[in-house]
Amino acid sequence: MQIRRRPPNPTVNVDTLAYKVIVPDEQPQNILEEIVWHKETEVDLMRERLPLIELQKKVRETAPAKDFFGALKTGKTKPALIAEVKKASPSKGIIKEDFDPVAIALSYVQGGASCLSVLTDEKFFLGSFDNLFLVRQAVDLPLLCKEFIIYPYQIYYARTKGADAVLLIAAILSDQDLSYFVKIVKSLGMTPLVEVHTLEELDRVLGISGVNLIGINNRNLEDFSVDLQTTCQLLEKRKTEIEQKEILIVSESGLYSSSDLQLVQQAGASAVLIGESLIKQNNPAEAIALLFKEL
Ligand SMILES: O=C(O)c1ccccc1NCC(=O)[C@H](O)[C@H](O)COP(=O)(O)O
Repeated sequence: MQIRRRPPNPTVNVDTLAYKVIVPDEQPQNILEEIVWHKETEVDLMRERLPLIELQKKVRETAPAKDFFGALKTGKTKPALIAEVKKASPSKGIIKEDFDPVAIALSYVQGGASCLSVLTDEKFFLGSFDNLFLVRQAVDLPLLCKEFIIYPYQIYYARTKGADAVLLIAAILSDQDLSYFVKIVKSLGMTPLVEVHTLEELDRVLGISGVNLIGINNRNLEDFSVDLQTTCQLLEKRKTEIEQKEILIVSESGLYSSSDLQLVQQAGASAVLIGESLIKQNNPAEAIALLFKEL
């Protein structure tokens, strides 16, 4: 997928030449573009409220990051679970009306999740960095900040709110930015989870050094269709290279049943990222037990 970017705020140093930059009054072509264009404005406001230099000072005062990658490596017989705290999404609207992020996170811990993912995007997912911080206060598991990261500022911000890992989406970042962001994430002691959806994106990411955790999103973010064969087909094509590089694969989105988990595990996924199918249940801990029982 080719994402077009708007011209950034002139004070921001970003590699815009690697993106096709469009004039501000054009309409976004898909949801990812819409989210990214809104993010530009959002991050400008965040910088105005808290300049980068002060944010970096806060980072130095934050407790060290937990080992997100290490927590996933333990999954040998069953895939490790990254359970997602998610109130709403562009594809499904509101998923959980009476949404209590901390109660959900505690239930995920009780159910045996290895790590948690917390949506922080406010406009499209009704998430927040406050939710991330609240969950950080309540649980000890490593946390992924599920955000649409287009500037290093957001990586530092996520760290101050307790994130141990951040999502980097290949479809919205140039190779140069991906490589730079991976280095920043690691310099803060965090894990980068680099997300792909196509073979082209996977090949780009396999060429970037320092990547050891790749998420294969089964959801096409242009039309929201979900196909678990995305994980299977990409792994079938690049399994040898992935194994040689000792990269762990997370299968993301659209996982609802034990047979879904079996399918992606047999294809070579070491972990799964699940949101909707757990969030919708009254007792997420029981839902996890049921999902993993037959594995
Ligand atoms: O979920 C969406 O509708 C969506 C739309 C646009 C960009 C990203 C989107 N989802 C992010 C995710 O990766 C999922 O929240 C995550 O993989 C969990 O998926 P699910 O188990 O299907 O809730």
